[in-house]
Amino acid sequence: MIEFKQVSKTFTLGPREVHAVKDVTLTVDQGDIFGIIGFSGAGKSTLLRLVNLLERPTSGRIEIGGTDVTSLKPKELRKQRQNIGMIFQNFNLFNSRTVAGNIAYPLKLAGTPKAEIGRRVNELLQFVGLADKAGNYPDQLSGGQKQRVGIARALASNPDILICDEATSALDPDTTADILRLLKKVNREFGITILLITHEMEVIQSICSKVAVMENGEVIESGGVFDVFTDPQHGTTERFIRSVQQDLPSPGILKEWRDGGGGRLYRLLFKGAIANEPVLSRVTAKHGVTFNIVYGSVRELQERLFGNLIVSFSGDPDAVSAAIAEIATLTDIEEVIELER
Ligand SMILES: Nc1ncnc2c1ncn2[C@@H]1O[C@H](COP(=O)(O)OP(=O)(O)OP(=O)(O)O)[C@@H](O)[C@H]1O
Repeated sequence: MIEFKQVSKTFTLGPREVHAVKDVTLTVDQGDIFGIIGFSGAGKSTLLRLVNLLERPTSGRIEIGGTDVTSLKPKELRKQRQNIGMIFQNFNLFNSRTVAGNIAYPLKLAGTPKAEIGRRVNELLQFVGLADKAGNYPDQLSGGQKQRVGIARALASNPDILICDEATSALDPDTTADILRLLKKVNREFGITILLITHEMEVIQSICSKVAVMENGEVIESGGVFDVFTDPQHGTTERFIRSVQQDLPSPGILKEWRDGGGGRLYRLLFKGAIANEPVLSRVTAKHGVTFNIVYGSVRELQERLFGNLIVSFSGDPDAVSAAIAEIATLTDIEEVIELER
């Protein structure tokens, strides 16, 4: 478990103070895949550097497994660092060492016996699917393969925590998906807690169980990925979500609909089990109203269904109002007119 308790980090640049992280309180439970998302300059990297003890907080505490890591002595700090693996956007491999040499490096530093290093390196090469590349140099590998080496190296000393600093940002979409699958396997098979930072909502959507959104050094929203995606509380969070989920027809289509005399549009959100139920058809039939689905999607998030429908209703105005009122008791419904942006 990683706990940030009112953590702040301020850099002083001559007369200027930069509040990179401001009063962050956050708990990453053991076994979580926890994503921190934010635009450039939000403070994500600084927060990560605080966890892997490359920076000290200006105020507040960071506890890992109940230990206040900000007060550790140098020897204890070195030990704690071995418990935290890290992978990077630019892989940070040693070009002069082979793949096996890169993976062996942290074990050599820790004084692990040679035979044990050989055994562990082979095991890790198998795990990341690079058994045939042991003798290759990083320059002879693709970006995805380099990141696999990075992951193997980060796992070498059996850490409890893996920190990922924009680990897929330099990769194409297919390779990104491969690496994310591998990270999921790391989490599932070894129970390793993963803390990652990213500016890509796809990454959060595909592997994270929890998410925190950072802006100007602060955590402006955090929670389970399903809850945050289906009920964002902050405009910035909505912008990130919209980058992966288009929940409204484009303005051009909306205009066409209105110009063509289309009626009022409503957005319905269905979450979890209710997405399986025919709420719309049941309620409209009861009130003698008909509906037209103009736009919509049902997707799976964290193994739960999440539906988003844009519909229009026709029929007697009072019956339509009654149907909408009844739907509102069962799920979220909003008129689209206020949602156009
Ligand atoms: N060592 C430092 N000295 C001074 N200012 C710093 C230092 N490190 C970070 N900052 C500042 O702190 C703020 C947060 O930076 P940080 O790199 O943590 O953000 P980020 O969300 O990771 O952005 P990016 O994705 O661009 O790396 C920025 O204004 C940055 O300029």
